[in-house]
This record gives sequence, structure tokens and C-alpha cells, in this order.
Amino acid sequence: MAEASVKPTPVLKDELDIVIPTIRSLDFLEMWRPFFQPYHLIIVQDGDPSKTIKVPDGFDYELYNRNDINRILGPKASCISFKDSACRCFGYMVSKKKYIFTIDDDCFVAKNPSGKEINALEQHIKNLLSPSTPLFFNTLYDPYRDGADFVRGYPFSLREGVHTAVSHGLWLNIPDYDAPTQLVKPLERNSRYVDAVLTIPKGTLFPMCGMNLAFDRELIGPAMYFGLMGDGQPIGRYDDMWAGWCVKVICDHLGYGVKTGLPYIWHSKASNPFVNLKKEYNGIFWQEEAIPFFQSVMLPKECTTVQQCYIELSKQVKEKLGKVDPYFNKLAEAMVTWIEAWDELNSAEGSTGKLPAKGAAM
Ligand SMILES: O=c1ccn([C@@H]2O[C@H](COP(=O)(O)OP(=O)(O)O[C@H]3O[C@@H](CO)[C@H](O)[C@H]3O)[C@@H](O)[C@H]2O)c(=O)[nH]1
Ligand SMILES: [Mn+2]
Repeated sequence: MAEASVKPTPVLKDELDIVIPTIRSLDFLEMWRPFFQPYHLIIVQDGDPSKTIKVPDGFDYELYNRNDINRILGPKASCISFKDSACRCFGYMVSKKKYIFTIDDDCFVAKNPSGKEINALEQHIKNLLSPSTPLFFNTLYDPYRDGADFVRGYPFSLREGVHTAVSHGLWLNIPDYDAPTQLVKPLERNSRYVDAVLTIPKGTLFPMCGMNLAFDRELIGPAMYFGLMGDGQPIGRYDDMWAGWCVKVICDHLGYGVKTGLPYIWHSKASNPFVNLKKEYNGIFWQEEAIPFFQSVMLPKECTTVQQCYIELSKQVKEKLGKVDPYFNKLAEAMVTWIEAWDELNSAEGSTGKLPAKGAAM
């Protein structure tokens, strides 16, 4: 019998950081205050570091701009994108907490069909604290949810499930469409609230969106590199996609689960589809090569840590995607730099190397 979660969801306020990339404003936090105030925020300010981004009063935060990233990482800062939401992964690296929730600054509190405000963070915590079922599909969706269970024919040997590494939330109002779809359907809005959480089956990739995403940083953090995007790069808006493909392949290899579905947020801003098309066009073309590559990736059984898997993956990226475009050679090298920087900041001695950023006391 799947353990129904009748217990209240733990707040995890000392075990979870909220990472926000921003090149605009943090006013959206006012709406999230009831849900976010107990948590520590890690704000990654993109764009012009001389610009001051106001953090609403009452939040405990650390803020990093490009100067901070360069100061903390030195030459390794080259792996952190500039002028792209990919910069958010710096926040994952400097965090010292077990869990991360990342959200965009144009995402607001949504309401469920009964009109109740959705505490997206609470649902992500529920998702992360309950097992996933990647090895056998449960047709009644999340078996660990109140009022659900494994259906007849579900093997009892698999009912314990596996640790959940990622919780991928969705969006009402502006859906996360690519530029061509945005151009064809400029007025389309997502009003469909699907009351379900699904485990993405082992061996299946998915398009991970960074807008409303939570993960177990201790289980999968080093694989959550959002790549080389934005300024100076031939691609943008594939940051979260790249991370999602790497993460899913490594989760499948290490036996972790990835969930998608609830919670919803209200996505308010449609970015410019023409600007997006310029950023995405290489990605739309290259993904037709990248997806078959990830579908065929085999990681050796000797790779037992995320770092080992990630370094092995970078070698295969260089070998197999480097032929598609020289960009992938650069990306493969940046993947290694990311792991080196991650280990430097997160090894015992490395943690003292993190200079305090401007902002409230930590
Ligand atoms: O150069 C930049 C641009 C944006 N940001 C911050 O990143 C997020 C997302 O920005 P935006 O809402 O404009 O992007 P969308 O088109 O809605 O969503 C895309 O962004 C990624 C999801 O996060 C993914 O590629 C698409 O879903 C905001 O917080 C901006 O402030 C930035 O830091 N630098
Ligand atoms: Mn947006």
C-alpha cells in the first residue's frame, strides 16, 4: 500500500534555496511573499552589474551579479552564461542546501480550479519527498498521492519506487512554446489545469523548462548545468533543455526519478517571438541531432557519481556532437569547467572560498 501523505508537507526552510535569475525586477516576489518569505533566496542578476536590482524588504537573500561571478570563479566564470536565463545555474553551484527551487521573475501565484491560490513550493516539496516510478507506468498517475495507489497488475517488487531527483512544474496562461509555435499561435493561452503528477519513464527524454523547477541538489545538482547560451554564443533558450537531457540520462543511469505536472504557476510575460527565433534557430536544427545522441548515450557502470557521469557525458558530446558544430566542442569543455568549479566551491575547503555577496545577512 503506497504511503498516503496525510502528514503535513515539511516546510524545509533550512534545507531549500530559491534561485531566481533576473535581468528585470523582483516585484513579483510580493505575490509570493506568503510562500517564499521563510526561505533564503539566491538572486542571480544578469546583464549590467552596475544596475541595482531592488529586493523587496523582508526577504533573506544573497545576490550575485556578473562581477561577483567573475570574482568567485575567476577564469572558470567562462562557463556561466551572460545575457541568458542560463546564468541561474550559478545559484545552484553556490547554494549549500539540499534542495533548489528555481522560478522566473514573470511567474506568479496561480489558482487551482476551486479558486485556491497554489503554493507551488509546497507541491514541489511533496513531489521531491515522495518516490518516483520510472520503471513501470502507474496508470492512475502518482500512486503516493492521497486517494490514489498502484493499480492492479503493478508489480509489488517495484512499489517502493526510486528517489525523486527532479520536480518539473507547469504554467497557466503563457505556455512555454518555442518561437515558431509562438509566431503561429500568438494568442494561445493555457487554461487547462491537469490535476496530475507523472513520473517520466526511464529511457524517455523530456523538454525541461527552467521556469518552475525544483530538484534535489545533493542527488543531481552537478548535472544541472544550463550550458553556454546568450551573449557570444550561437544559441539561446536551450539552457534548460540541455540541462534536462543531461539530467534525465544521468537520472536513468543512477536510478533516480523525474516528475512532471503539478504545481502550476501563472506565467505572465510572453517574450518576443522574433527575438526568441534568433536565439533558438540553431537549437531547433541541432536538437534533431542532439536528441538521438542522448537517446543512444550509454554510461559505463563505473560511473557511480553525478560528476563521473557528467564528465563521461562531456567526452561523448565532444566526440559525437562536435561533428555537428564546433559549438559542441566548446560546450563539452564548459561542462568540464562547470564540474571543476562545482567541486571547488562545494568541497570542504572550497566552501570557505565563497566570498559573501552583497545583500542581507546570510
Ligand atoms: O538575458 C536574460 C533574459 C532573461 N533572464 C531572466 O530569465 C527568466 C526568463 O526570462 P523570460 O521570462 O524573458 O523568458 P521566457 O521566454 O518566458 O522563458 C524562457 O526562459 C527560460 C525559462 O526560464 C526558457 O529558456 C524559456 O522558458 C526571467 O527571470 C528573466 O529575468 C535573464 O536572467 N537574462
Ligand atoms: Mn517568462
